[in-house]
Amino acid sequence: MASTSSTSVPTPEVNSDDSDLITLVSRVYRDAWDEYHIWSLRNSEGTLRNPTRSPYTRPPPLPQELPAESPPQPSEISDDLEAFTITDFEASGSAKETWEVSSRPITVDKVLRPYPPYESCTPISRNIMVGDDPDYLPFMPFSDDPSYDYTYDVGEHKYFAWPAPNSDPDTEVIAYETTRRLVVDHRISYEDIDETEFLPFSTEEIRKFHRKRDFPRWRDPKDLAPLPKSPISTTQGPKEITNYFLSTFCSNLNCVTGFCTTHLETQPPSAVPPRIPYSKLADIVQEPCGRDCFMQPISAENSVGTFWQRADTEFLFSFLDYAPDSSSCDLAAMCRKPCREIHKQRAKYRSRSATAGAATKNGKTYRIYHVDTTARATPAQAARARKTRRIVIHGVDVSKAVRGDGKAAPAPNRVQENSAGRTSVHAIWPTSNAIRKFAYLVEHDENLSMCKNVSIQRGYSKRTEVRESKWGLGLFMLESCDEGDLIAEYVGELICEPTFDSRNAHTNHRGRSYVFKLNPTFSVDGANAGNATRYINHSPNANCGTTVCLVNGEHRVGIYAGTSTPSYTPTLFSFPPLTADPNCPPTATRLEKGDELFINYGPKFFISSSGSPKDGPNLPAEAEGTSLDLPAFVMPTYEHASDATYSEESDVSMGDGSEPGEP
Ligand SMILES: C[S@@+](CC[C@H](N)C(=O)[O-])C[C@H]1O[C@@H](n2cnc3c(N)ncnc32)[C@H](O)[C@@H]1O
Repeated sequence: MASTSSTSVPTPEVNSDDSDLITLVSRVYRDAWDEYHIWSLRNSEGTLRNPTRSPYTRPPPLPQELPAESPPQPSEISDDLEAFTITDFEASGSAKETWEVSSRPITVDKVLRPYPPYESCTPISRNIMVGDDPDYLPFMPFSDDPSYDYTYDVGEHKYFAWPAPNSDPDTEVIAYETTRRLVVDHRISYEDIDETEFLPFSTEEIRKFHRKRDFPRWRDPKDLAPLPKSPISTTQGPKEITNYFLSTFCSNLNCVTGFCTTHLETQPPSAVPPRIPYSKLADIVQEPCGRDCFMQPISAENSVGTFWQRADTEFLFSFLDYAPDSSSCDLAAMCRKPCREIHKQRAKYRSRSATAGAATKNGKTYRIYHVDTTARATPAQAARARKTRRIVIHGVDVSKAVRGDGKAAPAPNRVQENSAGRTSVHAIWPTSNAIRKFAYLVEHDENLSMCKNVSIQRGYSKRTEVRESKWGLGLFMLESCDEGDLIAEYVGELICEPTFDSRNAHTNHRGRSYVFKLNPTFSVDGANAGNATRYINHSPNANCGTTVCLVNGEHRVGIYAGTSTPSYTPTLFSFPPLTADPNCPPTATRLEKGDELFINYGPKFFISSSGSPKDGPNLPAEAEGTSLDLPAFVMPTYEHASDATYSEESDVSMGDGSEPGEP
């Protein structure tokens, strides 16, 4: 609801020297502010009026509708049971009909026990970066539990979330709209707006709001392509002129409109390799374009040639750079030259394009060739070809780049004698497609899909359910699965050591820890946000293993079926270590539907009665049945996982013969 206090705009202290700009910024800010609050007031009024709307009245029944069930007769009501009186009212409020309904007894055989209290956990599918705790406490943990000593959190944090210096979200919207108006309507630069220091945020911060709140992006006049200068300077060559005209078309393929003012992405035009071989160009001509068409036999009338200036050739070649498969007849019309001559010049273009491009790598300049790796050279071509040519691959044939077994084949960096007599032939598929094909193979090849990183990346998880187990809740399989299959990723908040320490009292109070040691810097805490894997209990005879995989540069924890998966220790992490139940059930290697999942939490999770962390839950008898009781104080042992082994990155690399990383 709009508050009256928020309708007053802060008045700046105006300095007479720069008052013009400040006056403008202040006026636009005030307008945006007023408009917002008029809207906000109306919106709040509408919301408040909603509950007072007249109640829904049932329309009269349609003729074919069955008559309503007649109320039960008093004889049907048993005297032993409690009865309810039901009254049907008219729309006017007067009682229409009243009858009695007896209650029906339902006997529950099982004793229903109240469920143990559980604090909620935000469901997430990917880890959330938290890092170090902020100074403020977002909410009071266990606020409805009087046995929790909140003074601990008061000491750990500077503020609670409510007095923390947070900006008013309404002000963000108003400042955003003010900046939009100043930039787009008044053409004021961001620097000038910042200099006034009038708005409560810098324009840099304001521009971030659109991403945060998903506002449509506004068009900054600076992003607009310059309008064409007319006439175009004649000192520019045909290539520059063509480039210039091409660049005036929108590069968004759904638009391709000249001087588009809608799309912001602009990309300079890039040359494309030809797809139609020179020898097949005649196939795209339906009818000869005239007497001078290259399809016509040479006669006395068309045998006289024209003079080609350098600019003419350049003009033709510029077209061919961007539209190499154009018909010679069309090009003849554009270049105003006889079609036959155009066709002849194309042969020159082909040999030139084989050597035209250049790329610089490690300080050396390489020529760029389009290489058709499937092309076989004829003996004559092979004889003409130089022994080897260094090439920079633009595109490769996927059948060569991806071997039958799905592994990346090394891309050639030299064209060998006899293997490529033709120097300028097109690539069949661009490299990006080869990678896509590779990903497809990985996905569909059983052996390759065992790659742990890929299964985490693609979320190949199994169906599971959370139910009551011996130690609170547990996770159970809803389908059988084989050894090595990914059950799911263990997700949660990524926290650093100080945050882990500051949450110790919560773990202590809860009696359960959900922290998984990920790497020397981060742990994954599934206590406040996580998925079903946080309910997997501990057993020394675990039927699942955990692996920390490096997926696209991020460490992620996968839980895999079977014991062959190496478990990195410490897996789960608890401070102080908790007490384990010695009676953990034996588990089988293959997981069947209905089986409970277990992982080995590692040596630091549980504690022996002597007060030192112990490997596994081989505890003295008195510990039995006290799994949620807190053990004696133990110094935190936040171990550095320098001894842990992490898997390699799964990024597919093409061309160097390397294989995707296997953990
Ligand atoms: C990651 S949680 C597992 C899910 C937990 N059972 C729940 O209900 O939220 C880890 C906690 O489960 C309990 N737990 C799991 N396995 C146990 C075992 N073998 N013996 C005793 N307690 C266990 C401990 O309280 C431990 O801190």
